[in-house]
Amino acid sequence: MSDTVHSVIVAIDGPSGTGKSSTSKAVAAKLGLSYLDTGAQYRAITWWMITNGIDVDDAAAVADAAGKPVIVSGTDPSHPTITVDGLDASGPIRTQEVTSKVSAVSAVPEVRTRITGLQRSIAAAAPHGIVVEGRDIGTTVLPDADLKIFLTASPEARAARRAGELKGADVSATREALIKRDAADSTRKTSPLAKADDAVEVDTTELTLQQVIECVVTLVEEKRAAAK
Ligand SMILES: Nc1ncnc2c1ncn2[C@@H]1O[C@H](COP(=O)(O)OP(=O)(O)OP(=O)(O)O)[C@@H](O)[C@H]1O
Ligand SMILES: Nc1ccn([C@H]2C[C@H](O)[C@@H](COP(=O)(O)O)O2)c(=O)n1
Repeated sequence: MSDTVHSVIVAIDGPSGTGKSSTSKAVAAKLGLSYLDTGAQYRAITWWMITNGIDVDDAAAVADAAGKPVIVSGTDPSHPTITVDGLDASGPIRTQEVTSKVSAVSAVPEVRTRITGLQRSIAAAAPHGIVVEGRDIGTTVLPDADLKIFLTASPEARAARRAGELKGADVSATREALIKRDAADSTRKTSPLAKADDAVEVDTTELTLQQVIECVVTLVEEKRAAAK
């Protein structure tokens, strides 16, 4: 037995609006870990394609350009950042246009190879460990993660949460948009949204965000205790 706190890699996956970002940031902050939002990286490359006039439905054009943008993610959970070619992209990547095009861009294998490489190098460099959230972290990016969580919630709960963020948004239209994006992300050929066989599934429909955070913190602490 030793009191050394071991570095820990946590993978958190799941469909849109299940609470991955809110949970991951809070867990990382509480446990002194780094944090990586991999959806932000796919959004960033999508934004670059749009601003550089690439047709996102032309997979060959997207593949040709996939290596060009320089994407840098800051991993402090209390102040996550993302830049593309040195420009702050944190606002532009959240527009409706990027949200509607990100599934097409992220389905292109050359984009996934590029972004997956970036994600692995960020995780390897995290001094005390990291919480990485996305769609394929447990299955593909970090298959040896110490702990894998798969968050779910009913489409109704997810739509209500998202509509609450976007003041005045129609809950029914928000629900349809979430379902459409999840379907695209789950059915693409390369590295689709999926639960890893060894992931712990947490249904957040009836849980508060605080309850989800406590549940994940407990699971991480149990892993750390077992590694001592
Ligand atoms: N358990 C919960 N109960 C109520 N609201 C929640 C819960 N978890 C998250 N939320 C809220 O739901 C919204 C979506 O959460 P969040 O952005 O963390 O989801 P996400 O899974 O990262 O979504 P996306 O994949 O689309 O980025 C936020 O407003 C967040 O505060
Ligand atoms: N590991 C990941 C993370 C994200 N994506 C794609 C699919 C999502 O629709 C999109 C945006 O993610 P969000 O910001 O909503 O979490 O990015 C992916 O393919 N793989």
